[in-house]
Amino acid sequence: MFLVGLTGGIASGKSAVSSMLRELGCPIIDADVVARKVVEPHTPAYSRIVYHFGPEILLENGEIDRQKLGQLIFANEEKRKLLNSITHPEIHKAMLKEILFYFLRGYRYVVLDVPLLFETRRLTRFLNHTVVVYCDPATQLLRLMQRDGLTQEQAEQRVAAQMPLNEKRGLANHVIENSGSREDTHRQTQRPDAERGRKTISVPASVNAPGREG
Ligand SMILES: CC(C)(COP(=O)(O)OP(=O)(O)OC[C@H]1O[C@@H](n2cnc3c(N)ncnc32)[C@H](O)[C@@H]1O)[C@@H](O)C(=O)NCCC(=O)NCCS
Ligand SMILES: Nc1ncnc2c1ncn2[C@@H]1O[C@H](COP(=O)(O)OP(=O)(O)OP(=O)(O)O)[C@@H](O)[C@H]1O
Repeated sequence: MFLVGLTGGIASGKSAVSSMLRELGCPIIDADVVARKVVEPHTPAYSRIVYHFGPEILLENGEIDRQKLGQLIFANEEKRKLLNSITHPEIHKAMLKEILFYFLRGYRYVVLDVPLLFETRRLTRFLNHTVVVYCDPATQLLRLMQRDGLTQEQAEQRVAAQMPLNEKRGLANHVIENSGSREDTHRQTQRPDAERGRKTISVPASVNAPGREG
């Protein structure tokens, strides 16, 4: 089975690109979605978060207050490491299960959308290919502030909590440039861009029909 790791920086456009790939019929496993599931009430990670961060981290309905937890961990490296140590093993286990699910259904490739792929390196050994969604730092900051309603300082804090995007760019097999329009990015998901010397991804959706040999 061919496993592609899709990564990038916060708000660099991973979800935008993964939606485009999904439209091509490509199965996507989204680490942010998995990360939400593994901290639902009554899970082991949920209990450990409440134990370490206290009941004040909960909403009235008992779920984790993600906004509050985000404010805490992006402002404090120790707390971020603690949360990562609780959540990451659970996230990776759940993602491996999802890969198995697709494998058993006959899919020949899956894209894993993982923001912290190169930071944790836990999943990289399973991957055949890595793709970074890049955008320039000023655009990244602006998109992040606009999307999440953050001040510049808060947005900078979140960007600083990750490996610099330039560094990730150097580690990937392919780069999708997302500083420009959505149309430009969309074009890069449709065909190899070799003639312009760029490293991009092209996913042949037709070869990934369920039921085919894995
Ligand atoms: C801090 C939390 C509660 C904030 O939740 P919220 O719903 O506001 O944001 P969401 O989960 O959609 O994450 C948005 C983006 O923040 C960045 N991010 C999230 N967690 C981290 C982290 N621990 N370190 C650096 N960047 C992070 C990623 O780029 C992610 O795409 C949540 O992100 C979380 O539980 N993080 C720890 C688990 C984790 O590392 N998730 C990332 C996928 S592996
Ligand atoms: N090419 C583009 N042009 C304009 N806006 C864009 C473009 N690509 C993404 N955006 C916007 O930028 C914001 C960040 O994009 P997106 O949510 O896809 O990033 P992400 O990498 O998945 O973020 P996160 O790491 O936080 O999950 C969103 O509001 C999205 O609509």
